[in-house]
Amino acid sequence: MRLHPVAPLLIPHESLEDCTINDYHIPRKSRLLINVWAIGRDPSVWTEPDQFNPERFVGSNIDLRGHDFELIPFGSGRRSCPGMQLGLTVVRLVLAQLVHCFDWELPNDMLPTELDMTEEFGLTTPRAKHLLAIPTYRLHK
Ligand code: HEM
Repeated sequence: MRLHPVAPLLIPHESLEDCTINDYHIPRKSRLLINVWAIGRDPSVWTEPDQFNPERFVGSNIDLRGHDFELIPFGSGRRSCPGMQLGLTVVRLVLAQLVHCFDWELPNDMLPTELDMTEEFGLTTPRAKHLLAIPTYRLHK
């Protein structure tokens, strides 16, 4: 959700009226794009921003539900994602099932550090190259 947000620029918004935020004047009817991809990798906000290190959130109060602007993968405010709870539940459920039911290996003795995590940019950010991984069912009786 931080390094590879689903919607890198959220969804375009339009300002209803003139406003000034942090000395930036935003005229009425401007189209606004929020670059959460860049925010998630901003070195003035995150230490070692390019590292996938989920432990960074242990003991942290950062919440991804739209209150902490350094992490807003679902947007924020009244036009934020109404499917957030469903999305989070499904992602956690699927991931937990995959980890619980299978042992995973990379092909050809590849190391996890060698995975090419390059993304394709668009409305969403899929991987540029498919992830190839070998599952072995581990719950045989
Ligand atoms: C992990 C899963 C999901 C992510 C990361 C995600 C992310 C987002 C983002 C970033 C926006 C734009 C928010 C903004 O511009 O401020 C959005 C809007 C929206 N999402 Fe999701 N979403 C997810 C799942 C879902 C699901 C499961 C549904 C429906 C069942 C859904 C329905 C919508 C709708 C209807 C909007 C438009 C809301 C509006 O414009 O008022 N999303 N989502």
